[in-house]
Amino acid sequence: MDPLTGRIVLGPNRYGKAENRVVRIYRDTVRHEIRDLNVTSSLRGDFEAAHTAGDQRAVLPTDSQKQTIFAYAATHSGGSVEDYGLALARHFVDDIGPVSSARIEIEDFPWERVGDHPYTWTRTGPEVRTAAITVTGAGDTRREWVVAGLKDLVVLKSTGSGFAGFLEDPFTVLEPTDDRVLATSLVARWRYADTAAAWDRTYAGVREVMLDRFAALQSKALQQTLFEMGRAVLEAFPYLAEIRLQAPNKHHFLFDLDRFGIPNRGEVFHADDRPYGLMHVTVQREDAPDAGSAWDEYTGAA
Ligand SMILES: O=c1[nH]c(=O)c2[nH]c(=O)[nH]c2[nH]1
Repeated sequence: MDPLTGRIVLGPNRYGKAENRVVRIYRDTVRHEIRDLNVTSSLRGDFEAAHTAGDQRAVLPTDSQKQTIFAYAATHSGGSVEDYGLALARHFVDDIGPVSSARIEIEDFPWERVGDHPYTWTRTGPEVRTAAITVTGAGDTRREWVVAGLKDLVVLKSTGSGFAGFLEDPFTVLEPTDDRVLATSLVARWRYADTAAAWDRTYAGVREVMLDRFAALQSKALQQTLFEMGRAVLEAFPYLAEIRLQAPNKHHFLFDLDRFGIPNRGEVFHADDRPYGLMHVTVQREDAPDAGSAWDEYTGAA
């Protein structure tokens, strides 16, 4: 191959402050509330000179982005994380000249009140609520997207799942089964068709529909379960455009107790942590509005 001789230029770039750990206490009454967030900002715009000439005149420091994230926690975080993210993203695009697009990714860590105590909680989990807000352009070219979700929702069913009838090749040793343990740690992200929705109610509803479907479906494969969960969510929430599910098949292998003369009637399993099957499934409406930048590369935080 001939050497490549084209000019070397700056390609796509973005920058921001990753993983701002914001804890907001609401102490308006003696019964306090807590919000525990991990907030990442990521800005796109005309930052050519910063990269090619070391000229910072268009660069809003990532430290200023961090300060903004904390300041807005005082003034804009009373609602849901989606509203807080929208306020931040709109601010960066509308008020900071060189910024043409802003993405805010948020992890919302759940805390549960200890009994009915007014100011003590325990961290629950590992499940985490997520939101990724993208705002681009101004005036007629303004576009906004909200993707909400959850991650690390660990679920298991001890029956009601099988896997059989699969393609076999010379390397296939897997035995078909009509009764196995099905377990996963779910990542789900759903894209709203517009940017005004009942965020908290939808979050709770999507979570419930997904779990109900996981439990109720006689599963022929994790892929089928995921599709059915996604379909049920889109059926229940007509203002969602699509849902993307990512799920490891957390294998539970029946442990061989024959060696000890002990029968194993599907009661003792080895929960193997790797390798694991990994499924990615998108369920979408054919008439969904354009996804635009909604799914732009995640920074990894949310
Ligand atoms: O639900 C499953 N889907 C697969 O694609 C697969 N492959 C496998 O070995 N076990 C399973 N289980």
